[in-house]
Amino acid sequence: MYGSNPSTDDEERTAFRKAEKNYKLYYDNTRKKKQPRPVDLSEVIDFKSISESYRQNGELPSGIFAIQCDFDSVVFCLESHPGFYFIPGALTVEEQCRWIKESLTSFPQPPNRTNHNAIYGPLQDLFAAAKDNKALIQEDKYRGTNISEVEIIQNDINIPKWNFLDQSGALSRGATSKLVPASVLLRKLRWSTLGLQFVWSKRNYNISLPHNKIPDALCLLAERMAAAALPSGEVFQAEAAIVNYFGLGDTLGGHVDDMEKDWSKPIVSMSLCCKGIFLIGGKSRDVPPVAMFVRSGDVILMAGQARECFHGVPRIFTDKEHADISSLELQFSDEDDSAFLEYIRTSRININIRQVF
Ligand SMILES: O=C(O)CCC(=O)C(=O)O
Ligand SMILES: [Fe+2]
Repeated sequence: MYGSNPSTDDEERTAFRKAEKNYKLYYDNTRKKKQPRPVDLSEVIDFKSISESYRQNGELPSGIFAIQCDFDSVVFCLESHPGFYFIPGALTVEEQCRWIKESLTSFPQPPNRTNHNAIYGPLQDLFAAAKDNKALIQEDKYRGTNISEVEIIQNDINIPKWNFLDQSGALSRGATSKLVPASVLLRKLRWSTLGLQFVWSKRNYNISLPHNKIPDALCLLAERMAAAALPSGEVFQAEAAIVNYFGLGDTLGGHVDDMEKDWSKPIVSMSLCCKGIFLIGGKSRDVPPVAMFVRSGDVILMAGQARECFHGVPRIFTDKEHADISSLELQFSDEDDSAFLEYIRTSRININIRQVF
């Protein structure tokens, strides 16, 4: 699902795959330098501009309707996709800042798991280590062994087999062959799982894995957003979340999230940092998907029939013209923290929150 998995010929031929290829980042090699291939974005729905003109004159493009809900933002729906909701600018800049920081500092902390667990076991303080220019070095007693993630889970070996050290210290220990800069690992961070742990290899929740409750503030935020997709009186309970991290060129392939029990409960999906393109298709990959921009602060809800639809993210934009993060940049500049600033300028984060049972 993540990155560029080799796909079969059949997948290549589906309408969903065609759309993914259409929006994906490719480079044209000109004589001078690598240039991103131009993409036709004219078919991509832009809920930010739709929201602006809706607020000004009440007009909406055909196929899109609006519903009012408790909070300030307008909620847009697609006639073609019952159960799909788009809330542009649902999060204030302060809220975006808060969840970006949490996504980088606390969400990847053990017992939460990340894509790095399979290779390195649990890693502490990755973001701080990258900021401090540290590198990961394998502990002597594990060097040369290959303990798989399954063994770590089964034997509950919760001791790190790799540690972050200052690069100079690590070098003096003669560990040049097994040295991984934390900044490289931060760039390669693709997901972390909060609350009930979703196990990617089994595509299911393993409720016996150690886990922390989803932070109360995130539960409340998800509950507030989810209300737009639920009958009044029904309350969303955040039990698990997947945080996706995208660098330029990273994609999330078309998939359906079907491991939760009650599909009338929405998935609450928050976008942070750089703008991306989100595709929502149909119940098969043969249905041509609808494309839309997702910006920092936008929230998508997928409930009911939309829960059964293929969706994915074929593209993010990190260039100044398209990334659309100026208010975020301003906020982080005030805080004088260049590590966050550098990350937000080159990345997209998505937090999607689920009620599992
Ligand atoms: O990144 C996104 O906007 C979508 C994430 C998603 O669909 C997922 O993690 O299941
Ligand atoms: Fe998904």
